[in-house]
Amino acid sequence: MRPLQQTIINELHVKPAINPKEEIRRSVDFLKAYLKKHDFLKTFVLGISGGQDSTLAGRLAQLAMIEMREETGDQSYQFMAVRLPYGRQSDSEDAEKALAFIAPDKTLVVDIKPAVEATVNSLKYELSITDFNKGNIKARQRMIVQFAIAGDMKGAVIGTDHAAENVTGFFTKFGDGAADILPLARLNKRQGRQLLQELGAQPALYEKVPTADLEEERPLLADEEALGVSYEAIDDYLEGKEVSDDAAAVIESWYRKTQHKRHLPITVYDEFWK
Ligand SMILES: NC(=O)c1ccc[n+]([C@@H]2O[C@H](COP(=O)([O-])OP(=O)(O)OC[C@H]3O[C@@H](n4cnc5c(N)ncnc54)[C@H](O)[C@@H]3O)[C@@H](O)[C@H]2O)c1
Ligand SMILES: Nc1ncnc2c1ncn2[C@@H]1O[C@H](COP(=O)(O)O)[C@@H](O)[C@H]1O
Ligand SMILES: O=P(O)(O)OP(=O)(O)O
Ligand SMILES: [Mg+2]
Repeated sequence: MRPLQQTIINELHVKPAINPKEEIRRSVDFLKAYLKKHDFLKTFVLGISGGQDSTLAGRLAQLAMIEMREETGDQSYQFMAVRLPYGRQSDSEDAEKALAFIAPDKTLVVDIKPAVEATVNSLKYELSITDFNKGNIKARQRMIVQFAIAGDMKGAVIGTDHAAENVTGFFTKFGDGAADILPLARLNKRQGRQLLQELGAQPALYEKVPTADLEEERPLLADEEALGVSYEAIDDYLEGKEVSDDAAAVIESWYRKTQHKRHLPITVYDEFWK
């Protein structure tokens, strides 16, 4: 195995193979343990896009809340799913399918377009915000809405970041990268799929092409196209398997470029970037 590959696997805690039932239990128990330790927290909040990751994290959060209500008798424990379209979401039927599977206690729909447009317009005399940069503003606006809901509902924001996104830094810093608790950290993309299969999700929910769908000029752009490497290769790499030199070079280049995203803001005491 490549030396950096082993370092990354250790850092991200990825197992070469998983028992999906055990990993579901581990994530649900982790979410519940956090609530039990912080008994002022009553709500989990998560944006549901219709993609694999938020479908899985949403169902795990809902299962945690069902068990919390049963175990404590406290009926105020609840999971709040949030649809966060930018105007009209072209694949909104996928988000509805995901919600039907998750069966959340509550659902809210918030259109982020007015707030995003207001930000872009407020800068237009000074700067011309690119479509790519605007995509990151959308991700950060989704973060703002989720934290606003959490702030009003004794809530914590669930994040969907997992090892295959984390290794490439494929998230918006302080956008979808900002959350309170990450039940999918340690899993790669195919392991997340295995958990959804074990949970009885219909194939459409885990076969959907992963997309951040942040750019207007390239709608529904597949993550794999943006990254220049397949999730199959990223998953193999994270499981310690052989991958082509080209794939390893792309993964390791993303990893190095995005070191700053896997750390808290840098201070004089930090050494990782040197
Ligand atoms: N599938 C997903 O989960 C997902 C979600 C959102 C975005 N994306 C993708 O993730 C990427 C996000 O774009 P991005 O990474 O250009 O934007 P970003 O905003 O996440 O990160 C760039 C910002 O980080 C800071 N920065 C950059 N280099 C730094 C360094 N060395 N040290 C300290 N700070 C530094 C700067 O403020 C810079 O504006 C895009 O490719 C987007 O399409 C993927
Ligand atoms: N359209 C969306 N509605 C609600 N939540 C969304 C939407 N798009 C993204 N999200 C949230 O952000 C994360 C990251 O998405 P990526 O596809 O990985 O970029 C996603 O899991 C949702 O929680
Ligand atoms: O984060 P999601 O739910 O949008 O999943 P994906 O990354 O597969 O689009
Ligand atoms: Mg997505």
